[in-house]
Amino acid sequence: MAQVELEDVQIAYEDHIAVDGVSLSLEVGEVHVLLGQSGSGKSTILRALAGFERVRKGELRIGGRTVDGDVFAAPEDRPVGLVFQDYALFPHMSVGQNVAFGVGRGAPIIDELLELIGLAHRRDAMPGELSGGEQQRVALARALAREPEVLLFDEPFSNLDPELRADLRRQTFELVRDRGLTTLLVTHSAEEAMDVADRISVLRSGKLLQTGMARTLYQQPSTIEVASGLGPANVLEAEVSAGVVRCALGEVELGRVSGDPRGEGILVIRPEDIVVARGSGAVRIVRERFLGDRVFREIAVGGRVLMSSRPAWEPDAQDRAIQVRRAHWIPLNRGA
Ligand SMILES: Nc1ncnc2c1ncn2[C@@H]1O[C@H](COP(=O)(O)OP(=O)(O)OP(=O)(O)O)[C@@H](O)[C@H]1O
Repeated sequence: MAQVELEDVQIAYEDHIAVDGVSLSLEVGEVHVLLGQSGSGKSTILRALAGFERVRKGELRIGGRTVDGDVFAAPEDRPVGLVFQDYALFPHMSVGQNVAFGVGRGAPIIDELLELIGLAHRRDAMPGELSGGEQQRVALARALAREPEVLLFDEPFSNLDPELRADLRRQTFELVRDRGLTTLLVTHSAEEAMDVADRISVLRSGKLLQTGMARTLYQQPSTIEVASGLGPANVLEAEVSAGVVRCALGEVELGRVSGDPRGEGILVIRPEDIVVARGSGAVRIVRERFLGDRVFREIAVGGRVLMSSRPAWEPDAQDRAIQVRRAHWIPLNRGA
C-alpha cells in the first residue's frame, strides 16, 4: 500500500516553479531519498508534505487521505514528523520538555524515547549543553513522540562531523526500520542516499529524473545527470556498428554494455569499470591519488582524460592498455 503519494505535483514561489510535475509513491515502511543539487526542489517537496507549502497543481496523499490539492489539511492534522538540519530545539526548554512538546509531559513514550536515543540521563539538560549529535537525537525523539506514520528528514546529519554523521545515520535508520516508519530523507550526498535508501529519486531543476534502487541508478542511469548524480562517471559518445560499440577508447563488446545499444548514443562508464591492464596501448597516467583502499587515476587515452580507480592492493601493470569491464548505454536524445 502506498503511504505517501505525490501526483503530478507543481509547487511555485510566486512565478518561480520550484517543483514541476513530480509523481512519486512511497510504500509503507519504505525509506526513500530525494537526491539532488542545491535548488533542485527537495526541501520544497518535504515542506509541502509537512503542510508548510501549498501545491499549485496536482495532489498530495498521506495514508490514502488527500492532504493537499482540492482540500488542505493543516500541518498539525498530518501524521508526519519533521527533522531539520539545524535541530530546531526550543533553547529555553530542557531535553525532556523538548521531546514532550505537543504530546503531554507524562506520556510514557517520552521515557522510552529518551532511553532509545541514549539520553535518559540528560533529561533535565538544556539544548545548549548538548553536542550537535545529541541535539539531533533529541530532535529525532521529538519527531517520534508524536507517533507519526511518516518521518520527513531534511539534511538532518549535514551539520555533524563525518564520523558522527555516519554513526548517527546508522542508529537513526535502525530505529526507523525497527518501527516500520515510512521515511523521506532529503540529501545532496549520493553516498548518504545509497547508504540508507530502499529507493532513491533524483531531482534536477524541480523535475524528477529517475526513481529506483541505488544499484539500478548507479549502474543503469537513464540520463547523464542521474549518472553523475550518483558518483563519478566517464561519459563518451559512442555508436554501434558491426556488433560492437565504438567510442574514444576503441571497441567495447556488446555483451558488456547494458541498456539497449543501437545507433548513436552515450556510454557511461564508472571509474572502477575502466581497467588499466597489461598490454600495449597509448595510455598515460596524468594524475594519481592514493585513497587508502583504492587508487584513483586520471588517465589520458584516445585524446580524452578519463577517471579510473582500482583496489590499492592490485599490482600495477607496466605496459598498459585499457579494458572496459562494464558500461551503460543512454540513447542520444535522452543523454542531452
Ligand atoms: N521561500 C522561497 N521563496 C522563493 N523561492 C524559494 C523559496 N524557497 C525555495 N525557493 C526556490 O525554489 C527552488 C527549490 O528550492 P529548495 O529549497 O526546494 O531546493 P533544495 O533542493 O532543497 O536545495 P538545498 O539543497 O539548497 O536545500 C530554488 O530555486 C529556490 O531558490
